[in-house]
Amino acid sequence: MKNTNPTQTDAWKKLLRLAEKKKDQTIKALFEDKLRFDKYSARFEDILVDYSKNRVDDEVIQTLFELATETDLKEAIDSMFSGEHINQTEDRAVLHTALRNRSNTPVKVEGKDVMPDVNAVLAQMKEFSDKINAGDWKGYTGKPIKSMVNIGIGGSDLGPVMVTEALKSYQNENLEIFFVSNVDGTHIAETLKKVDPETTLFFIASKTFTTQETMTNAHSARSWFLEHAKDEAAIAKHFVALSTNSEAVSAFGIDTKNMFAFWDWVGGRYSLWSAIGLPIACTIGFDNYEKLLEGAHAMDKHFQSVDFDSNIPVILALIGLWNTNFLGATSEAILPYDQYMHRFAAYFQQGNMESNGKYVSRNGEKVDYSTGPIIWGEPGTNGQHAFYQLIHQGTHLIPCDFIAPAISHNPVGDHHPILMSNFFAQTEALMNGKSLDEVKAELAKAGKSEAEIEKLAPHKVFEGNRPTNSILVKKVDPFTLGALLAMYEHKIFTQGAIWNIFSFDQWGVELGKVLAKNILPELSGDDKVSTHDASTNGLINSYKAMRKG
Ligand SMILES: O=P(O)(O)OC[C@H]1O[C@H](O)[C@H](O)[C@@H](O)[C@@H]1O
Repeated sequence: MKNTNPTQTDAWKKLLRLAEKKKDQTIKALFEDKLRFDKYSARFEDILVDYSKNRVDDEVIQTLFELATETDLKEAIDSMFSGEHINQTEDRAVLHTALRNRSNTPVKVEGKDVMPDVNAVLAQMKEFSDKINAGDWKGYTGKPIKSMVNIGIGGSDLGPVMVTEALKSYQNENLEIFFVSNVDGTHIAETLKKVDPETTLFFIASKTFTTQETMTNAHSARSWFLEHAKDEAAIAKHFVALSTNSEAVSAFGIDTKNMFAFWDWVGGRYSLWSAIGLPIACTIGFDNYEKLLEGAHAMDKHFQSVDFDSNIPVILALIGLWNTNFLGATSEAILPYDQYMHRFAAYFQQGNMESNGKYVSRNGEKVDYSTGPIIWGEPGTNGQHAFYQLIHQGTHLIPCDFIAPAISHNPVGDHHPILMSNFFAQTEALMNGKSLDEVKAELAKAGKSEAEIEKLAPHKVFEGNRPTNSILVKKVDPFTLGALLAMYEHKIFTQGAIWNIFSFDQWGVELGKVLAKNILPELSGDDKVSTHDASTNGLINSYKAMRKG
């Protein structure tokens, strides 16, 4: 991967000039071009991506493509897919794409094709998930598994929880799945109240198998289980490990024949395609899990082979970059109009913010431009009644992705048309806004006096011109979800490549973890703590006093 400061490219400098020159341009006015929707929307399988409601015109878009070319994006994409160690600070390849490489073409890491190992674990996952689904995997008293508990955090939690929720309508009705991530004892305690040790399977999901939260929860689950089963031999029927660390798995007491492996070239936040996806395969069946992989693979091929001007992840990345670096946006909202997708924004909070939340460039210097935005969001229409006020009339520019299915899994009465009317209305309102004249005319029509109109009107004006993408899918099915996830992953990759940062490490989460380990022993005993700053000492000592008193 080249090491280019994007701000030094001709394209970046031109984009700065264009942003200034076009600052009064409105999206509404850009729609005088009757072909705008056709030009600025793209289809991929059952997905339509409409990016026409952005503050971009042909000149801006072309210059953004030039930026991608000048920063050697194509070379970066090829480096990732070909297994180069692009995660340089951890000296690792980045190959989640190999996990879903349904074409099965060789993918080499240090000269060795990884596909045989990938396929072997997939075969192991199929065999296991088929048994769970058929009720053939029996617990220590001979009963089939009914409940599954995934114990993991971060990438070992968010992917499986998001996908099993998004594809809930594909779930085997004889099985329930729970997720325990938080080290707060409440999470495991409340979950264990709902399950029966005789019919529960625990997935201990941790790439490293050293994560404090996961190991603490796993040990509590193990103790709870043994209180009931009273026989260590029963663990083999109720605990499986999803990990890269076989030594730590054995040390925990899980037989490595019940371990599903993956490799250091799978980043935690990109791991739902690996053994970490086993709870997904067990919940929705292996065939559906395979379709998820197929959808992602189809998007991988698109990203790898299609020219930038029709490459959906590249286009979305460049528009996001325009909003961030040239229009001043600092966050992006992801707003799925699909209740099943309620964890989608949370999932890409990690995907995006852990990947591109970096202020150090690939040459080790502090960047002087913005990198990854803050990602947030909730499903529509709930968000509308909570935070859309700020999106419509606040002082921040919040570019939004609206995502919705044309066909609902639950066609109850007229719910879906009502939901969709809101989906369409929001992006229209955010673009067009409502002018002072329109507001005044409306108030006059409602019989308000001149004085009332003058007083009220400014509060009811919507400036509009707020950028959105609309992503309309036929149905949220496994293939489409897989493609959507890969689309966002590659958007993140593209932005990281252009921002010249390392998107596949996460050193920023380390410091807090280390300090917590130092503090833990200080919390026991009555001694006053004085090793920290006054605030931290004061807090710790107050905590101790509160527990005594
Ligand atoms: O899977 P694990 O090794 O337990 O890691 C779980 C999570 O912990 C870390 O703090 C990382 O920031 C995440 O990227 C990772 O997904």
